[in-house]
Amino acid sequence: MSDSSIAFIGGGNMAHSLVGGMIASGRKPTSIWVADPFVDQLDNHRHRHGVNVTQENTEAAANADVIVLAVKPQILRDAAAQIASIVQERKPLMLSIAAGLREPDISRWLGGDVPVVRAMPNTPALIRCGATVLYANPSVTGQQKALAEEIMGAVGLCLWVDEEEHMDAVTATSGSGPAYFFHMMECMQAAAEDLGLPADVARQLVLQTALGAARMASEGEDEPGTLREKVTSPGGTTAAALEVLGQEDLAGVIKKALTAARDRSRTLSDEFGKD
Ligand SMILES: NC(=O)c1ccc[n+]([C@@H]2O[C@H](COP(=O)([O-])OP(=O)(O)OC[C@H]3O[C@@H](n4cnc5c(N)ncnc54)[C@H](O)[C@@H]3O)[C@@H](O)[C@H]2O)c1
Ligand code: PRO
Repeated sequence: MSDSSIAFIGGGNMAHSLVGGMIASGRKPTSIWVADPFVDQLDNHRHRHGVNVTQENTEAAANADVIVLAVKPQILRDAAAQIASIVQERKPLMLSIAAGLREPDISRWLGGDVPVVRAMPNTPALIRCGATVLYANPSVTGQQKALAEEIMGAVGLCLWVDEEEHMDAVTATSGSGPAYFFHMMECMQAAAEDLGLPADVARQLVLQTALGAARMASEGEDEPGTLREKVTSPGGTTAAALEVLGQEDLAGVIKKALTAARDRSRTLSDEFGKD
């Protein structure tokens, strides 16, 4: 782990996940600054993670090697304007995790000609089980690419794409993805309770089954389709359930959902990326 200093502009949900994951991976809390206008949010960071906190974005950004833009897309333009002069003086690596917003807009808001990496992480970064995709603009040096990869790689899988356009589909798949699996867990737990299982039994069974299935799919040799077939006895219980999922076109529903997320990512940049 390098001794670079990192400033988070915005200390919300995703900043908590990333900061928690980075510290768990060995980064020194004193190398991290978090800026947020809300004192409660900052207190939470200080108590949970022991990092430096401030209400002033400029104070956090002043000496950082990497500045993570972790505010909502609607806010990013104003937050960027507040630190643009510092960024122009020192040209630190800018890492934007905002959904949708495109690199040329972010660079322009920061005064132009700035090394910008767009990153799309997800909340399991908190337990170092995240999935992040990175895209770099041409101003990013090889050393800065390595630094971005070190930071995000410390909290889980880290992949690069060469085309910025892919970031919308990435957001729909892994950025929002944890919510789809959490929703599946909610639905299964509710259904199991409707079938008469006590709530705590239903909860434990659903969570352990999700964990077991995810681990088998990611750690074993077999593809998910093969693993599904191995659970499904001809004429048995799983076949009865999968038949319903097919009749209800679960695959089509999931495709529609990811397409809606991809399209929303695109419109976010049209809505908030203008001058
Ligand atoms: N939550 C996720 O799963 C997730 C995943 C990937 C990417 N993202 C992206 O991360 C960004 C943050 O999302 P989040 O879920 O953490 O949102 P959030 O609302 O939890 O956090 C945003 C934080 O920014 C603070 N803030 C508001 N105005 C500010 C300003 N001017 N300067 C500094 N801080 C300011 C808010 O007080 C809040 O604490 C978004 O752009 C989102 O698209 C989120
Ligand atoms: N959370 C953000 C959103 O819902 C971006 C991906 C996950 O917009």
